[in-house]
Amino acid sequence: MIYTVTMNPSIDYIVEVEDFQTGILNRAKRTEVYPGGKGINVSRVLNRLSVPSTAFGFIGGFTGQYIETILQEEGVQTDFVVTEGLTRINIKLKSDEETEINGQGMEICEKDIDSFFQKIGQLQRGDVLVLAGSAPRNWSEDLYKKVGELADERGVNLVVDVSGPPLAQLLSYKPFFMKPNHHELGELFQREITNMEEAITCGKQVIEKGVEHLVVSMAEQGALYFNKDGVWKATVPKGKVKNSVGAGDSLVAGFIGTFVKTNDVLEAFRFGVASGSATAFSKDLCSRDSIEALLPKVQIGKL
Ligand SMILES: Nc1ncnc2c1ncn2[C@@H]1O[C@H](COP(=O)(O)OP(=O)(O)OP(=O)(O)O)[C@@H](O)[C@H]1O
Ligand SMILES: O=P(O)(O)OC[C@@]1(O)O[C@H](CO)[C@@H](O)[C@@H]1O
Repeated sequence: MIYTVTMNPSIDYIVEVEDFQTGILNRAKRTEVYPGGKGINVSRVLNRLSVPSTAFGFIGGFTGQYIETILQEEGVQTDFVVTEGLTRINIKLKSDEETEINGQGMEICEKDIDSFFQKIGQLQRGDVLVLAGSAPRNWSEDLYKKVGELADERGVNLVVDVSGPPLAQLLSYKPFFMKPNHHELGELFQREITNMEEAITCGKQVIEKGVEHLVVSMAEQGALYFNKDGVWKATVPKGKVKNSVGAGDSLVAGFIGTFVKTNDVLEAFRFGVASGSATAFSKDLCSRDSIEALLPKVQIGKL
């Protein structure tokens, strides 16, 4: 079974404004609301691929309730810890450029943290645990360590899509799959990555540290897949970008969803990249049809 963890979910409030300007009243041309947060996006895309998953994490208030209602209506199984705070609202402003303002999120009390770990403690050998996105304000580094330790002890396949110090910390638990973008990969090595060659050098070092499968995404420039047998590059389809929010999460869902069905890593890589691009070219997250339409446009070659 696949479990996703969104420790800091959000409602994504999409606001489209023509010619946005600061310091004046702007009127929106279009507004939309979606359940958000990286793990939740992974669960929503998996569901579109007919791969079941359970969404874990913390929700609170009317915004949290909205997320749970929509996920359940879509058929995503949920097992959130309900807290006393209010789930954040993240603003995704679309004008000539995309601008995002993400809230800080709630603080989580000890009792709710314990309830969360009780759920993680019940996972079984071979389950997949996708840990994605930022953490609650008062989440200490020790708690990431605890997730890593529990996954390790229980033989759970850990999938990591986090950034900053937690990425380095979780690396020591030898995740089954990691998907940094090239900026996040650079952060891990305290350097800037500007091209494929630099990404390849750093990606190989991540595999040497014991990660089983690594995808480094570089938006429209392409993506790299690494395992102990080598490095592969995927071309990314060309198209008009409507929404890059959730493109990385869609890649994770497409990869994991295909891998659990087929056990074929290169097919999983191809499907993952097509899923990321299908989301980039859609208003919301990708659909199965939009992914399948792009599959022939993703070429994979061994480097
Ligand atoms: N401009 C684009 N054109 C085509 N595909 C894209 C574009 N941007 C993103 N993608 C697709 O989405 C995947 C993930 O994108 P990206 O490298 O931006 O990840 P990310 O930074 O984790 O994304 P996110 O915006 O969700 O945080 C890419 O591998 C690609 O398949
Ligand atoms: O603040 P975080 O947790 O880093 O990211 C949250 C977020 O930007 O990530 C998703 C897209 O990947 C959105 O649905 C959501 O608003």
